[in-house]
Amino acid sequence: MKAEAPAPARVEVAVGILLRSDGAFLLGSRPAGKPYAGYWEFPGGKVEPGETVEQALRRELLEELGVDARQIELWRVSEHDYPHALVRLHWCKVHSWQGEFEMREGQAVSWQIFPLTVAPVLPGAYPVLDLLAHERGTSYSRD
Ligand SMILES: Nc1nc2c([nH]c(=O)n2[C@H]2C[C@H](O)[C@@H](COP(=O)(O)OP(=O)(O)OP(=O)(O)O)O2)c(=O)[nH]1
Repeated sequence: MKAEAPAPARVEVAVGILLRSDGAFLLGSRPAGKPYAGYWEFPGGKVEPGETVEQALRRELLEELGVDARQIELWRVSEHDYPHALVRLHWCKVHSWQGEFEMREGQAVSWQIFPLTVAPVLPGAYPVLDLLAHERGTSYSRD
């Protein structure tokens, strides 16, 4: 009998969809030195051992943007297989936060509605952009 190949390890990632009251959401550009540098993404990062998704997201939002997330809604989970990693993305809607935005990694950020005015976006974010667009009665174009 052939031994089964072990399931590939997934990297757990907490991702925040920061929603402003006018419906705009925040995207940031990936800092130099990371895979896909310069691509646009939702703020977030890897879940560290012992952390919940919410804890990881609060930490990442403080580290990257200087804001303290208050109302976090676990919304969807998706996976994306990159050449550098198989990631499981835990998408959270963030409805409120405290503090002033401070781009602590020197990244560019932009509040967006559809159609997006920034590109390219990380391919792992396409499904959730499709869902968000669908919720708003529109569609997400990758061009
Ligand atoms: N933050 C974020 N990550 C995303 C999105 N879409 C997507 O596929 N990813 C993937 C890219 C990366 O493989 C992974 C996030 O890991 P990362 O390297 O940015 O996380 P990190 O900030 O903890 O990085 P580091 O500590 O290792 O420098 O999730 C997205 O919209 N936002």
